[in-house]
Amino acid sequence: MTDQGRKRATPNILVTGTPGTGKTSTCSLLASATGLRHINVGELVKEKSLHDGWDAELDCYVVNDDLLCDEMEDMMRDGGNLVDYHNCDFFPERWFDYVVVLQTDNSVLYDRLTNRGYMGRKLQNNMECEIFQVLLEDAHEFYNVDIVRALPSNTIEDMSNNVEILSGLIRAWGNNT
Ligand SMILES: Nc1ncnc2c1ncn2[C@@H]1O[C@H](COP(=O)(O)OP(=O)(O)OP(=O)(O)O)[C@@H](O)[C@H]1O
Repeated sequence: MTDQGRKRATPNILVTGTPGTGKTSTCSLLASATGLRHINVGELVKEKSLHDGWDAELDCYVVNDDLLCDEMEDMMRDGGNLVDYHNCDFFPERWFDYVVVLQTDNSVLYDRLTNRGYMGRKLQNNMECEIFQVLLEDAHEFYNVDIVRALPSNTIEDMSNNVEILSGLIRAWGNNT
């Protein structure tokens, strides 16, 4: 629901999961299939400098949650967004109508991350994040469990199925308004 208590004409969907589970690939296909806007939060943070500098140890930007949420507030108001990010614990709960957690088997994810050049602590942290299902636990903790969907993302077939499932949810949402 929106801040005014009205149902949005088009839903906002958060697509989250450990890095490498396929959020960006899935959102980009889903955006083409449905016309929803794909917000790649990592890119937005870089583009608009919504961070407090670079963490050399973790090899990533230190995101400034307040600046990021302020930047996104207007974009989220009317719905129709696919938000692609590997974290879900600081966005306002009211922004999202569905929260999708992509999940990948350990050996598949390990290959994807090493192919990208991840190693050492960064590789270990991300593998542990997936093994302990941190994003699914966070999604259940921070959002109503009824709107959370966990979807497997191991193969191209999984990705097509996921785009199909999510396109269906978006269409059904429109029919119910
Ligand atoms: N379901 C899948 N089947 C096969 N390959 C996939 C699948 N999902 C992602 N990949 C591949 O894994 C790699 C990482 O995918 P992608 O960049 O979409 O992940 P991500 O979750 O957005 O990562 P990050 O959080 O780091 O941006 C890409 O090479 C992509 O083609």
